[in-house]
Amino acid sequence: MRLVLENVKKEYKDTLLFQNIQLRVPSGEMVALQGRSGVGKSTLLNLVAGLEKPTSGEIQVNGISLSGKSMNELSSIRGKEIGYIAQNSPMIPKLTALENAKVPLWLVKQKSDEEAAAMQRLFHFGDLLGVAHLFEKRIEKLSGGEAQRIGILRALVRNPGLIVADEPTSALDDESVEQVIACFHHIRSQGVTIIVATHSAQIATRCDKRYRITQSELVSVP
Ligand SMILES: Nc1ncnc2c1ncn2[C@@H]1O[C@H](COP(=O)(O)OP(=O)(O)OP(=O)(O)O)[C@@H](O)[C@H]1O
Repeated sequence: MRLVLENVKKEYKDTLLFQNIQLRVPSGEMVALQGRSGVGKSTLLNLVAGLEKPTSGEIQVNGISLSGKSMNELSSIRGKEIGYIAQNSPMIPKLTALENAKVPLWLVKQKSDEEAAAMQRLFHFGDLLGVAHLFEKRIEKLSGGEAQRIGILRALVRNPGLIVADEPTSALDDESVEQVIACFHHIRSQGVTIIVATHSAQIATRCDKRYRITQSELVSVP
């Protein structure tokens, strides 16, 4: 799924966060978004996921412009097309890990073959991420790193064409980070586009391209 940002600017009140953002990510490309703390990486990802609106400029996801859409319409686009991974994905404590990963399936009535395909995905990616053996445990009994990987799984359950990931490995050891990279590389080979904000060189160096927000502009990292 293609992602295009055209001349995107974001300011809060009178404070400019970034401007002149131009970005083209073709289907099946994995890109890293880097930059010092506070430069606006999370904000840029929120714009791409339709969680916030830019001050000006245009964002297209798979040819669909997010401009002029209501928050409800954006929520519907996000549900169908985008898997959003937050740094700390909010979970429902009393439910099991598997039930938490299945939450996005509650939002839309699933046909039985869709439900079966989603379950297959959950077990496949659960294995890749090393958390399938935890599925029946209550999420509140999991460690921070285990819960973070369940958050990744939840973003994948509806088979989105675009993954927007905000520091998805902040709680993980190097070996678990490798599992996340393997999982991302697997979905990338199926044409899924991935944009990931990260401070981790381990992830950034394994992306197809790297970009950095610096002095309120987006620059390509060679
Ligand atoms: N709703 C808001 N109103 C005003 N300022 C905001 C709002 N949201 C974010 N900011 C400010 O915008 C700046 C960028 O925040 P953002 O979370 O996007 O940075 P970041 O690059 O993701 O940082 P980190 O690497 O620490 O996660 C911060 O100074 C933050 O305080």
